[in-house]
Amino acid sequence: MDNVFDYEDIQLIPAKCIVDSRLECDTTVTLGGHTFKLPVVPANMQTIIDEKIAVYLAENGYFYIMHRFQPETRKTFIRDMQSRELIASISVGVKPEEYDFIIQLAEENIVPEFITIDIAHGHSNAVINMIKHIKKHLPDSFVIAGNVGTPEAVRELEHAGADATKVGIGPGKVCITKIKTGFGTGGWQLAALRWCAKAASKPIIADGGIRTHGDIAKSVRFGATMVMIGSLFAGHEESPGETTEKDGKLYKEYFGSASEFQKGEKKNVEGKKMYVEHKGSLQDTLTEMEQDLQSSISYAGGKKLDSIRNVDYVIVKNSIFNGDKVY
Ligand SMILES: NC(=O)C1=CN([C@@H]2O[C@H](COP(=O)(O)OP(=O)(O)OC[C@H]3O[C@@H](n4cnc5c(N)ncnc54)[C@H](OP(=O)(O)O)[C@@H]3O)[C@@H](O)[C@H]2O)C=CC1
Ligand SMILES: Nc1nc2c(ncn2[C@@H]2O[C@H](COP(=O)(O)O)[C@@H](O)[C@H]2O)c(=O)[nH]1
Repeated sequence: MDNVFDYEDIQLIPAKCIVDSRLECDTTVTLGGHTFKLPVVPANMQTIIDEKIAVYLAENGYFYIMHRFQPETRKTFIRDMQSRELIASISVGVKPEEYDFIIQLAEENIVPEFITIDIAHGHSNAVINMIKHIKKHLPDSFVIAGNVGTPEAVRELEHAGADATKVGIGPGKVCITKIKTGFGTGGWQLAALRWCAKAASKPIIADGGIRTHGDIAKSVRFGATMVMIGSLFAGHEESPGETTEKDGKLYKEYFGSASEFQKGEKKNVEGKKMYVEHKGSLQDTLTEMEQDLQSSISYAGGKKLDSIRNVDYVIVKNSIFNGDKVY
């Protein structure tokens, strides 16, 4: 692999503007036959999304993926969402009980619009078999499979029937996979995304490592249809993580899905817990993301998200931040 880079090493090059106002720029994206306001999905983690946030996002035209860490609630969740005429988008793992769960859904004719297979090392027979199992029993569900970090993996999962793949092994803010195992796309997630996108024939979701709103545009430039984000969505009033106060300031917890806090035991731990500053309402962040992305589209010289996909870019030595803090 040559030309390895990450988000902070890239700047997109502006093209002539064709709009009179950024309001003319359209940030919507279509995935699985549904159109969403933003190419962004909050991470399917327990400190990022819960039922209330899922309802809010779905009602307001945003994509969401519910986490899989309260498995017994999933059937009711799907029914509740669909009875409100909202999309149902859930996560599953690959253990034997998850196979039974899919069969139960099929037998009771409960068909979620989206099912995400959420495991750490998605380039595996475990995921390939689960894709085939879902496609056999719930052929109308759109299957997102991951996580992976190579073109071979993308091709194999697509070949098994995945409708989209999720790319990112270890770039996450609360991830310690790269430190504990020596493997992953941490530090070169954007280059890995480009590498995978070149091999993909179906949508890719870039997952992890987004630290600024500009990184969303960069992900789109390098082949993402959708971008999964954890840390930037942690710390809102609505976020499920616990709130704590220190020196008069409010913080919220954000922990990894493979952390000891999530697992309840110290076994195969590949995630940590951190505290992020309390930062107001979720809608404020979504609105700011939309405005920033509208601005990105205008700099790309277009009116639609797709215009970002063709812009030129430069690799900036020693990072674009020039020593500045992100925020
Ligand atoms: N995107 C990322 O970089 C990462 C994300 N995570 C997140 O953490 C959560 C837990 O993930 P995960 O541990 O996969 O889920 P599970 O604990 O549900 O494990 C899924 C299955 O895969 C097996 N498994 C897990 N990792 C490996 C591996 N490296 N090689 C072979 N088999 C493996 C497990 O067995 P056994 O445990 O016995 O090995 C288990 O049978 C998920 O939400 C995942 O997205 C975790 C790490 C990295
Ligand atoms: N290696 C680990 N990765 C994890 C864990 N829990 C979640 N994740 C991944 O991180 C992203 C979010 O990244 P962020 O940079 O936006 O915060 C999430 O979608 C997962 O793919 C974990 O315990 N270990």
